[in-house]
Amino acid sequence: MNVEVRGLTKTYGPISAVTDLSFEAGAGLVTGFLGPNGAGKTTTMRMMLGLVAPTSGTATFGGRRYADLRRPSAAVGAVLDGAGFHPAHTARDHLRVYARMGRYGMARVEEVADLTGVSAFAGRPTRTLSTGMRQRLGLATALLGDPRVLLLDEPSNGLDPEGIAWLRRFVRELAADGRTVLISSHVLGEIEHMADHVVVIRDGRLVTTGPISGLYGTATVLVRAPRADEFAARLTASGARVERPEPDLLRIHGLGTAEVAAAATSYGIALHEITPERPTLEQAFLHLTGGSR
Ligand SMILES: Nc1ncnc2c1ncn2[C@@H]1O[C@H](COP(=O)(O)OP(=O)(O)OP(=O)(O)O)[C@@H](O)[C@H]1O
Repeated sequence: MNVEVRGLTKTYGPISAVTDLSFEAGAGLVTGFLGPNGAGKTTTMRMMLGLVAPTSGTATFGGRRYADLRRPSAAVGAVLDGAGFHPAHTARDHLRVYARMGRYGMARVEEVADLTGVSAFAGRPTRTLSTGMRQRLGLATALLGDPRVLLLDEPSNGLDPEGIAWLRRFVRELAADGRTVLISSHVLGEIEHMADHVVVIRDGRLVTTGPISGLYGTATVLVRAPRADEFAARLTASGARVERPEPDLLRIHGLGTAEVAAAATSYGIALHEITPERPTLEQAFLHLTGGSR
């Protein structure tokens, strides 16, 4: 089931939380929804679920708005911040209440509890649960209706490294089964190994969208050479772009390490160091979202 967001806009008085935002999330893919704090991720997800009325624009699931879906909780599962657990209910009670509301049957409660690791603390009152346990309980609740679409708002929050590794595998499996997963984060590293596509927003506006690999900048090669002058001149003459951060250090754009080494050999120039440089995904992300409030 494809998710389409078209021209979503939300203003709160003078504050523009989200402005003319459009993107798609496809079935069988994990789409990372990225942006710094306050970028508008939660507001967007709330609008998608009909919890906040958009000022304008639409969000549809398989062509229908959330409110028009026949059984919304069986089509779209969501884990948003502050999932509202009754403090005195145990985790299992919580799942049972939601299973009853959705008419999913008690066997499904045990299934989702097992799937998400909630079984390990199912008998504990929700007020005693850690943030990571709450995340798992929220996920279990969202999965009760076996939905085709999952909207997860910052699901890594409060998870320990083991929990994050588990979440990564879990989310990948959900997508491998053909589900559509939209997962928000303000830290690119968290979803780097989970997401196929990314939607990056800043100040409520789309910055970029596409395959995650597209976020990487182009690679460069750093070389240290005693005859840097001559090497730079030769490379420039052959059409490469060359920077010279230090007298004996060159940064070469547009050639790989093998090509740079071959060029040096053919010109009879000794190289003392040759290092491929690639901006990390985090650097690329900071670059894209820099200059936000
Ligand atoms: N009910 C509201 N009234 C006024 N302003 C709001 C309201 N809800 C959100 N905002 C503002 O809209 C902007 C976007 O907030 P939102 O919570 O959607 O961002 P976010 O990307 O989810 O941030 P975070 O990563 O911190 O959760 C912020 O400037 C926020 O202060």
